[in-house]
Amino acid sequence: MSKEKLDKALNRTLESGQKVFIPYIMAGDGGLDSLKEQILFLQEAGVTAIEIGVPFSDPVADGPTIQEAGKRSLQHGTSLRIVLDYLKDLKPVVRIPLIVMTYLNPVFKYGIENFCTNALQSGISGVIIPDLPLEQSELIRDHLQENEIALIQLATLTSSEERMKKIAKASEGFLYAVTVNGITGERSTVDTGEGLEHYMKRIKKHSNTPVLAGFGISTPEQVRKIGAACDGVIIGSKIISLWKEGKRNEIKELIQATQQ
Ligand SMILES: O=P(O)(O)OC[C@@H](O)[C@@H](O)c1c[nH]c2ccccc12
Repeated sequence: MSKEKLDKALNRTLESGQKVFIPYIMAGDGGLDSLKEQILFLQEAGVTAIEIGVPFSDPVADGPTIQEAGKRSLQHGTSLRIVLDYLKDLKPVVRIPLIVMTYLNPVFKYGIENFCTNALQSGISGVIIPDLPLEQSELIRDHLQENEIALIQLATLTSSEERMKKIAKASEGFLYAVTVNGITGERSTVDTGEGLEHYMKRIKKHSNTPVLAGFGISTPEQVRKIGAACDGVIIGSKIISLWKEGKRNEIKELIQATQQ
């Protein structure tokens, strides 16, 4: 049911001729009530789904903006359990699919089986675990499958053809195409030209799911250009900064760039 909710939401957006927009937010940054406020705002603004980050002490793939948001959240005492419990209470008001992005360690601490059952009860449709390599994913895959939660895979610019094929075939919900080499965060120089088109073509060839691009996207212009080469975009750092600065209209402008 929950995985299906994500598949359906993605299809609905794409069939209507729009591109998918998935914002990433850090759970517990500004306290949990801020999480509720952000989810409801983004849902109202028309995003297809939301990626909810769980703060972690060693976030190896995160750039400065997300690291800082994670630190603030940890100061509020946020944990994976607290986030799932909170989302469970929020279920009646959340219509769009939610994806949890967490590192492997908090999942181990939680207990893999318990995590999967509780995630389902909290209405989670998919998970992203960036430090879980495809080769080790059977650790959790069956438990997620039992609970109908999608395990979303990341492909990177440096993935070989062979590896990209494996990752693309294994990904559920959508395939996360990382558009830069390095960590998350805004960049003025995300490739929006031929290089990107070529990369997306390579990925799309192998993928059975929508392909969404993420890492370093921060302007409506980039959203339009990158969105044109794939099925949509994921934006984290810029959303976190704009929310913190109270610039909600600029968040809406980013989202609207996928709707035209
Ligand atoms: O912040 P950016 O550059 O917009 O990138 C998206 C990203 O934040 C989000 O999807 C994410 C946050 N932490 C991650 C770790 C790995 C993969 C993805 C992520």
